[in-house]
Amino acid sequence: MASALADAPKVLNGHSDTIMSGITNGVASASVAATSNGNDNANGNANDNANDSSQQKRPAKRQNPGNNRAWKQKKTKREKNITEGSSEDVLRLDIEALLASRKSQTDGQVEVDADAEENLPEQGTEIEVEVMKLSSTGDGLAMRPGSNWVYIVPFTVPGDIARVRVYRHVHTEKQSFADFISVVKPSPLRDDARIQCKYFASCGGCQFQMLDYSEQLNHKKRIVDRAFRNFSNLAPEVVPAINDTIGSPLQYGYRTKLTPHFDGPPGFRHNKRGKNPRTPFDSCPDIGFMQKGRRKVLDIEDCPIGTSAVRLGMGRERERMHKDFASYQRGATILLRENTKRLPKDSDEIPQGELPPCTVRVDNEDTVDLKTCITDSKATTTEYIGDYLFTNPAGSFFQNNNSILPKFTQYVRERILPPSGNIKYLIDAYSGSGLFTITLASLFEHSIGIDIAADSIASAGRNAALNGMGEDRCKFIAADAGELFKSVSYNAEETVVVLDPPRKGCDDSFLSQLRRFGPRRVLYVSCNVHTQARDVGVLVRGEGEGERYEIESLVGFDFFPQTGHVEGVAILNRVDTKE
Ligand SMILES: C[S@@+](CC[C@H](N)C(=O)[O-])C[C@H]1O[C@@H](n2cnc3c(N)ncnc32)[C@H](O)[C@@H]1O
Repeated sequence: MASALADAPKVLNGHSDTIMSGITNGVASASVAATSNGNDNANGNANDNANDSSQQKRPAKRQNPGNNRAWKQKKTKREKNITEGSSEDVLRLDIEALLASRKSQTDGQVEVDADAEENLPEQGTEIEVEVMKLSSTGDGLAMRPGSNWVYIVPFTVPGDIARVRVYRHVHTEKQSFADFISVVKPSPLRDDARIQCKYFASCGGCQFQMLDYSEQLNHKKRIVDRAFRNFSNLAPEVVPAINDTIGSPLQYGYRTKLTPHFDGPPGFRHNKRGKNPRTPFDSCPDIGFMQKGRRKVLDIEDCPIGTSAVRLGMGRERERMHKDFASYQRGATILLRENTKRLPKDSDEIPQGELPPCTVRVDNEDTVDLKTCITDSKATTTEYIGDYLFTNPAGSFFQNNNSILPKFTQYVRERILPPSGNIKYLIDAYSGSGLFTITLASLFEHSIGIDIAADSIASAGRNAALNGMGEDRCKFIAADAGELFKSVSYNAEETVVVLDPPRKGCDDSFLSQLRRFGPRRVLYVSCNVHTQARDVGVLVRGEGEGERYEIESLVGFDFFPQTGHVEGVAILNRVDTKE
């Protein structure tokens, strides 16, 4: 499982310990690696009254000064590496399925506008559309009567009649992208009283605040289902029915990490190339998340999906930036990460009167947690999952919905062992700082975790010790996951593997080696169910040398409520066991 923040941004500047991401020369560099964490690849548009759908207004024109070319969302390096399961692929297949279902519903008699292209609204014009379906990208797929042209509209749900502004036609795909302007007639699924953020439908971080939570979970089940239909390349009969999505205990206030950012002053791109002398900001820049569909930061004062400590930290950092902006010459990303100090109830360290600034107190049965917000990416953060304790450099990857982790790790623990067989060993591939190795180690004689990030592996070793596990119980290797198979001495018959790769999934070489090793059971966790489905397809088809697997179960976990993201868990068993 991952968020796009899996790759820790690179540090730091000596200019301010609160600013991170590609910073050089003591000056914060241009932001901003858009990330897939359900918040950071945010986009959107200004919206003064997001709690009333009829009032949801967007600016009259796309803000694209001096440039009429349609702007296409820039992909992160990570997204470019995804060759299958990209959002373009996902959208294309969802649109094909929508058109096919319309055709079958009308016995192939869908009235198609033969002149659709000639009748297309000019880019920039406003039209009314009916939303037919939610894509797995989180966008509404909308149509106009008598036409088979599809309009991709964010912040809408099936059944909405929406006013939208078309901004880009993709003639080869018979589709157009449009900005959401307002709801003309709301879908029964929509209730804008549910929206808790004034930036909703402006900021691109959340897509679903208008939806009932149970409907969000249903949609995420459909995302997993479609991913396995479209990307696994498996016959439907070998893919089991998807289990109901497991919800997050917190649907707001859950994110333990946020990374708002700001762009550099005008001309900063030239400055980046060293062509012009650097010019400082003459006023505080907008600090927040990307607007939907625009390469522009939306100024955001508060983000209600952040935890209380992170929200307080956001306020504090904004205040600091309003004083310090003149000392920055480039854009940067601000790290906000929750840190927990757990103290016995009778500890003298628990403040008696007022809490220190930006501190949140949480009372547990026997302990008190004091939660603060850390901004130095090298500082160590601590968090608890039940009684397990994890430390990490604040800038390194760790799951960022703590509220769901006890449920999630318990789910994995209850299912990691196959129903029969003598299993002694665990391999935790893409282990990060040891989440699975440590929460599962007591079930095994020995465990190995491997991760390419040396700082995460250093944390994993420390975390194992903090949780009472010595090297006799587990070891961690800092290397590419494929290196594992050169040194592993476990008997495959007695071994299970957890996989939790980044969004791009596993590479072919890793999957081939895994199949040749042939562990009894594989539990595959992923923040990108499309690449997960692709990789599971490889293991299940079992072409060429190595073992073949069958799918026992598939489920989504809702690590990112209000957003279109879902974490998939696939459990696979080796076929033709060697017993
Ligand atoms: C989604 S995170 C999972 C981390 C951990 N399982 C957890 O839940 O905290 C993916 C991890 O894959 C690691 N990674 C990325 N590419 C890798 C590779 N080629 N080999 C090994 N690890 C890799 C990243 O450093 C990151 O820690």
